[in-house]
Amino acid sequence: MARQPNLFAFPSVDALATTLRAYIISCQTAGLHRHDSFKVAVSGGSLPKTLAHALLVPPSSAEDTVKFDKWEIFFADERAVPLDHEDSNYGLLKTELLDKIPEEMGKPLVHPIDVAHLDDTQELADQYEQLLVKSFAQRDSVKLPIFDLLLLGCGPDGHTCSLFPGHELLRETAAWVAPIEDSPKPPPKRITLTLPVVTHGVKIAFVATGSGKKEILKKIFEEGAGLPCALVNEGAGERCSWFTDTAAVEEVSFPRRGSL
Ligand SMILES: O=C(O)[C@H](O)[C@@H](O)[C@H](O)[C@H](O)COP(=O)(O)O
Repeated sequence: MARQPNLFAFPSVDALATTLRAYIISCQTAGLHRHDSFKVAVSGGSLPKTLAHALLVPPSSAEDTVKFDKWEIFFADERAVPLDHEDSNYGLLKTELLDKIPEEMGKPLVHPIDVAHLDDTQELADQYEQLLVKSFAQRDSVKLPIFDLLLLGCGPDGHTCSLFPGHELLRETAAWVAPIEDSPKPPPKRITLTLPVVTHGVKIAFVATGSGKKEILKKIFEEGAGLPCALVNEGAGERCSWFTDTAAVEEVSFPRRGSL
């Protein structure tokens, strides 16, 4: 049973945000202990808004402090568009979270894509991989970058990052960051962390809320079916935690937890 992911279900997004905050802060503490910074990868969708909800409230104690000046934020996936484009995950994070961080909470170091390479997604991916190589260089002889935390969403089809069901990218084992030119969800051109990088994170957290997720969550937890989110569950086991609301897990019989 030790290899199973954790499934947390909360009655409201408010309750979810409180526990998600405590979880993120425990990952932050571990990251600071390991290398005096907190290396996080984030995806798009509704996640940045939920993060703002969880993180931008005053701390209840010294231990409860979000130390944004120690954060290094990377993108789990990004669309090949300018940073101020409405499809940009960076743009979304900026509007929903970064621009709202009060000065006294500190400023994270954020790593957007290099927009000089928007016309060449292979180069865009390679450049982002080089950024990871530099950033994770001190990490002994590791063959993969090990994020302290990856914060991910789950699409209604079971995709996560820009790893889509049945796509050949799911079999990528060499690259850390890969291009995709035929994303079934627009826009088609993107880059994404690959499955080995995602599953090697110290911790991986999914945030999935609302009744629109109930069918796919049932499938992920009860059938697996090779869905990208299920592959992350299988690869990461107990290092993976799902933060959901009751509407999203209504049909899931997998054992749930209410607290960390
Ligand atoms: O580029 C994408 O396709 C999104 O970033 C995607 O990975 C997102 O995280 C999920 O679709 C969940 O989206 P919601 O959180 O909005 O349900």
